[in-house]
Amino acid sequence: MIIVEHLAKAAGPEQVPVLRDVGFRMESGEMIGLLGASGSGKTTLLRCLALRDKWDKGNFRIDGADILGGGFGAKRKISREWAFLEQNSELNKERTALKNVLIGQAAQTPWWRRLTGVVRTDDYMGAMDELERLGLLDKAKMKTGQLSGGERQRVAIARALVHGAKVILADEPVTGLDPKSAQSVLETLMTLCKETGLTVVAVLPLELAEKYSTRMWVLDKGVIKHDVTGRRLTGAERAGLI
Ligand SMILES: Nc1ncnc2c1ncn2[C@@H]1O[C@H](COP(=O)(O)OP(=O)(O)OP(=O)(O)O)[C@@H](O)[C@H]1O
Repeated sequence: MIIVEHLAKAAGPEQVPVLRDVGFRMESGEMIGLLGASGSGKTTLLRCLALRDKWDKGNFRIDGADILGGGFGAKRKISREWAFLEQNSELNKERTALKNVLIGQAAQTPWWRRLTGVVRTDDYMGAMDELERLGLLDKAKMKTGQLSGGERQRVAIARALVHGAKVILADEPVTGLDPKSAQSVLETLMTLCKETGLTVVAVLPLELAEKYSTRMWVLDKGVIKHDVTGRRLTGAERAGLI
């Protein structure tokens, strides 16, 4: 169980409040669509959860462990088990899909292997397994610069999974993709949530959030104004989103 309480964050030289009092409980296997008007704080929320941005206030617990007050070990849990997929995922376009996925293992790889570039057979097999699971086995040896946007997103997901991600925070993972690629990325995430207990929080357009997520959060003025499970948003809940 992941519990966030009273998360507050201000940004910029004027320290304008962006997140005022965000709170939620989240279980493993949930796929959450994060919605909100432009500037409502969606990216900031994801960045705070990934500990890329410092929290001004709040409590963050995972299975009872205090993440913010728990020192290096607790924060390391986030860096090891939570992946943040940014709007333009940081893949190296000159490298193959396989190499990009293997980079995901760098954190678990001893320094001398990183230095010598020697890849363990089980690392290689693990990377190939993830690429296969994401339907990319035949693209493993292609440079990611030659792949479609949807395929690149799936490489980024494979890299996160090989890294051991239990939670994926994805900022607009399907923006700029054609409908078929967007569908394939979201179906992949949905299946992983159902079958492996992966938890996803993704900034999505409303119609895709309603189709693919199990739960939706509507951010407004720095709080989660609506937290909806198992149904579409009502007219009042979607006001201001589109
Ligand atoms: N480093 C910063 N300095 C100044 N203002 C910031 C900073 N980071 C975020 N903000 C402000 O906080 C607000 C929320 O930004 P954020 O990027 O989280 O919104 P968003 O909901 O993701 O927006 P969009 O849908 O347009 O991407 C915006 O008004 C933004 O200008």
